[in-house]
Amino acid sequence: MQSIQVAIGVVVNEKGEILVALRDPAQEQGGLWEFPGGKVEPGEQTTQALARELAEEVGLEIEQAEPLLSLSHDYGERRVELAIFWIARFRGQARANEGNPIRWVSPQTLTGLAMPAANQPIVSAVLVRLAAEAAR
Ligand SMILES: Nc1nc2c([nH]c(=O)n2[C@@H]2O[C@H](COP(=O)(O)OP(=O)(O)OP(=O)(O)O)[C@@H](O)[C@H]2O)c(=O)[nH]1
Ligand SMILES: [Mg+2]
Repeated sequence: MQSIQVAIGVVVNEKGEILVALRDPAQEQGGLWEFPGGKVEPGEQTTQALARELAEEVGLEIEQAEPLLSLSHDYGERRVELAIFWIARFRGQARANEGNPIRWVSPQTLTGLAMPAANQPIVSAVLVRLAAEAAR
Protein backbone atom coordinates (compact mmCIF):
# COMPACT_ATOMS: atom_id res chain seq x y z
CA MET A 1 0.00 0.00 0.00
CA GLN A 2 1.19 3.52 -0.70
CA SER A 3 2.45 5.46 2.27
CA ILE A 4 1.96 9.23 2.47
CA GLN A 5 4.58 11.30 4.29
CA VAL A 6 3.02 14.14 6.27
CA ALA A 7 4.60 16.95 8.33
CA ILE A 8 2.48 18.32 11.17
CA GLY A 9 3.01 21.22 13.58
CA VAL A 10 1.70 21.45 17.12
CA VAL A 11 1.90 25.22 17.61
CA VAL A 12 1.69 26.36 21.22
CA ASN A 13 1.32 30.01 22.24
CA GLU A 14 2.48 31.78 25.42
CA LYS A 15 -0.82 30.89 27.14
CA GLY A 16 -0.25 27.18 26.55
CA GLU A 17 -2.99 27.03 23.90
CA ILE A 18 -2.71 24.87 20.79
CA LEU A 19 -3.56 25.88 17.23
CA VAL A 20 -6.08 23.73 15.37
CA ALA A 21 -7.84 24.10 12.03
CA LEU A 22 -11.11 22.67 10.77
CA ARG A 23 -10.74 20.40 7.76
CA ASP A 24 -12.77 21.35 4.74
CA PRO A 25 -16.00 19.28 4.70
CA ALA A 26 -15.26 18.38 1.06
CA GLN A 27 -11.84 16.87 1.92
CA GLU A 28 -11.29 13.35 3.17
CA GLN A 29 -11.74 13.49 6.99
CA GLY A 30 -13.78 16.66 6.41
CA GLY A 31 -15.34 18.42 9.39
CA LEU A 32 -12.67 17.17 11.81
CA TRP A 33 -10.21 19.42 13.62
CA GLU A 34 -6.53 18.92 12.81
CA PHE A 35 -3.12 20.34 13.45
CA PRO A 36 -1.79 22.43 10.55
CA GLY A 37 0.41 20.49 8.16
CA GLY A 38 0.36 18.48 5.00
CA LYS A 39 2.05 16.18 2.56
CA VAL A 40 5.80 16.25 2.04
CA GLU A 41 6.41 16.93 -1.64
CA PRO A 42 9.01 15.10 -3.75
CA GLY A 43 12.50 16.45 -3.13
CA GLU A 44 11.47 18.19 0.07
CA GLN A 45 12.87 17.62 3.56
CA THR A 46 10.26 17.04 6.26
CA THR A 47 11.15 20.32 7.98
CA GLN A 48 10.88 22.20 4.68
CA ALA A 49 7.40 20.78 4.17
CA LEU A 50 6.50 21.79 7.72
CA ALA A 51 7.63 25.38 7.14
CA ARG A 52 5.81 25.57 3.81
CA GLU A 53 2.55 24.12 5.14
CA LEU A 54 2.49 26.38 8.21
CA ALA A 55 3.10 29.44 6.07
CA GLU A 56 0.44 28.39 3.54
CA GLU A 57 -2.23 27.23 5.94
CA VAL A 58 -1.94 29.54 8.96
CA GLY A 59 0.54 32.25 7.96
CA LEU A 60 3.14 31.50 10.62
CA GLU A 61 6.91 31.54 10.27
CA ILE A 62 8.59 28.87 12.38
CA GLU A 63 11.52 29.96 14.53
CA GLN A 64 12.09 26.61 16.18
CA ALA A 65 10.58 23.16 15.56
CA GLU A 66 11.37 20.22 17.79
CA PRO A 67 10.42 16.64 16.91
CA LEU A 68 7.57 15.55 19.23
CA LEU A 69 6.74 12.12 17.86
CA SER A 70 6.41 10.14 14.65
CA LEU A 71 3.73 7.60 13.95
CA SER A 72 2.12 5.75 11.12
CA HIS A 73 -1.58 5.14 10.83
CA ASP A 74 -3.49 2.86 8.53
CA TYR A 75 -6.70 4.45 7.23
CA GLY A 76 -7.49 1.36 5.19
CA GLU A 77 -7.36 2.89 1.73
CA ARG A 78 -4.11 4.68 2.58
CA ARG A 79 -1.36 4.72 5.13
CA VAL A 80 0.01 7.98 6.55
CA GLU A 81 3.43 8.51 8.11
CA LEU A 82 3.11 11.52 10.38
CA ALA A 83 6.14 13.48 11.59
CA ILE A 84 4.89 15.76 14.35
CA PHE A 85 6.81 18.80 15.58
CA TRP A 86 6.46 20.97 18.66
CA ILE A 87 6.57 24.65 17.73
CA ALA A 88 6.73 27.06 20.67
CA ARG A 89 8.67 29.76 18.83
CA PHE A 90 7.19 31.33 15.74
CA ARG A 91 6.62 34.70 14.11
CA GLY A 92 3.32 36.18 12.95
CA GLN A 93 -0.34 36.06 13.89
CA ALA A 94 -2.16 32.85 13.04
CA ARG A 95 -4.77 33.42 10.38
CA ALA A 96 -7.02 31.15 8.37
CA ASN A 97 -5.25 31.45 5.02
CA GLU A 98 -7.17 28.71 3.28
CA GLY A 99 -10.59 29.79 4.50
CA ASN A 100 -10.95 27.05 7.08
CA PRO A 101 -11.70 28.21 10.63
CA ILE A 102 -8.77 28.09 13.03
CA ARG A 103 -8.81 28.18 16.84
CA TRP A 104 -6.41 28.39 19.74
CA VAL A 105 -7.65 25.83 22.27
CA SER A 106 -6.80 24.87 25.84
CA PRO A 107 -5.57 21.32 26.54
CA GLN A 108 -9.03 20.54 27.98
CA THR A 109 -10.78 21.69 24.81
CA LEU A 110 -8.25 19.84 22.65
CA THR A 111 -9.11 16.59 24.41
CA GLY A 112 -12.77 16.97 23.45
CA LEU A 113 -12.34 17.87 19.77
CA ALA A 114 -13.29 15.49 16.98
CA MET A 115 -9.99 14.76 15.22
CA PRO A 116 -8.73 12.17 12.71
CA ALA A 117 -8.19 8.71 14.24
CA ALA A 118 -4.40 9.00 13.93
CA ASN A 119 -4.40 11.98 16.28
CA GLN A 120 -5.16 10.31 19.59
CA PRO A 121 -1.49 9.59 20.44
CA ILE A 122 -0.59 13.10 19.33
CA VAL A 123 -3.08 14.65 21.74
CA SER A 124 -1.71 12.43 24.54
CA ALA A 125 1.85 13.55 23.79
CA VAL A 126 0.74 17.19 23.75
CA LEU A 127 -0.94 16.86 27.16
CA VAL A 128 2.16 15.22 28.65
CA ARG A 129 4.38 17.91 27.19
CA LEU A 130 2.20 20.79 28.44
CA ALA A 131 1.97 19.25 31.92
CA ALA A 132 5.75 18.86 32.05
CA GLU A 133 6.21 22.49 31.09
CA ALA A 134 3.64 23.70 33.62
CA ALA A 135 5.50 21.81 36.36
CA ARG A 136 8.82 23.52 35.62
N1 LIG B 1 -2.60 18.28 8.45
C1 LIG B 1 -2.94 17.21 9.16
N2 LIG B 1 -3.10 16.01 8.53
C2 LIG B 1 -3.46 14.97 9.28
C3 LIG B 1 -3.68 15.06 10.69
N3 LIG B 1 -4.03 13.84 11.17
C4 LIG B 1 -4.06 12.99 10.10
O1 LIG B 1 -4.35 11.81 10.15
N4 LIG B 1 -3.71 13.67 8.95
C5 LIG B 1 -3.67 13.08 7.61
O2 LIG B 1 -2.53 13.47 6.88
C6 LIG B 1 -2.84 13.48 5.46
C7 LIG B 1 -2.27 14.67 4.75
O3 LIG B 1 -2.69 15.87 5.30
P1 LIG B 1 -3.33 17.09 4.45
O4 LIG B 1 -4.63 16.69 3.86
O5 LIG B 1 -3.31 18.26 5.38
O6 LIG B 1 -2.33 17.34 3.26
P2 LIG B 1 -2.15 18.71 2.44
O7 LIG B 1 -2.23 19.90 3.35
O8 LIG B 1 -0.88 18.53 1.65
O9 LIG B 1 -3.44 18.76 1.56
P3 LIG B 1 -3.69 18.75 -0.01
O10 LIG B 1 -3.33 17.38 -0.46
O11 LIG B 1 -5.17 19.04 -0.09
O12 LIG B 1 -2.84 19.84 -0.57
C8 LIG B 1 -4.34 13.37 5.34
O13 LIG B 1 -4.61 12.05 4.92
C9 LIG B 1 -4.83 13.57 6.75
O14 LIG B 1 -5.98 12.82 6.99
C10 LIG B 1 -3.50 16.32 11.34
O15 LIG B 1 -3.67 16.51 12.55
N5 LIG B 1 -3.14 17.36 10.52
MG1 LIG C 1 -3.02 20.33 5.18
